[in-house]
Amino acid sequence: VLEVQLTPFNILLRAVLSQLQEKDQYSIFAQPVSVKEVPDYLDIIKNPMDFSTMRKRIDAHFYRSLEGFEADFDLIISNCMTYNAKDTFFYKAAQRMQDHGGAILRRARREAERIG
Ligand SMILES: CC(=O)c1c[nH]c2ccccc12
Repeated sequence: VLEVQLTPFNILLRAVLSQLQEKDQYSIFAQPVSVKEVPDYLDIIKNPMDFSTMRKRIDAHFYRSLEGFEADFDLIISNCMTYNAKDTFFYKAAQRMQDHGGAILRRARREAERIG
């Protein structure tokens, strides 16, 4: 059985990830972009990232700080804005996610400071 230690930090990261995913109403960022559907994606995007990968990293205790978690979130946004043109549905969804995420992560940083 996957023994996932529920440290306060991991509980915080899981809560923040769920708050971010609530803002992804069409689940655009929920799974890796399919290279079957998008054959040239990995030619353009060298470091793919998505919320399911971030959840696996939380369970693997990969994140030692909120900065590492935020870096992967920023990667989701920047990849989307790199691959998709400005006037696309996906690009606009990334902009909205960036705005919503900013507020959620600012609150999380204060919480992380509080739990030390
Ligand atoms: C997040 C992202 O860029 C995408 C998510 N699903 C897609 C399908 C085709 C092209 C790009 C995407």
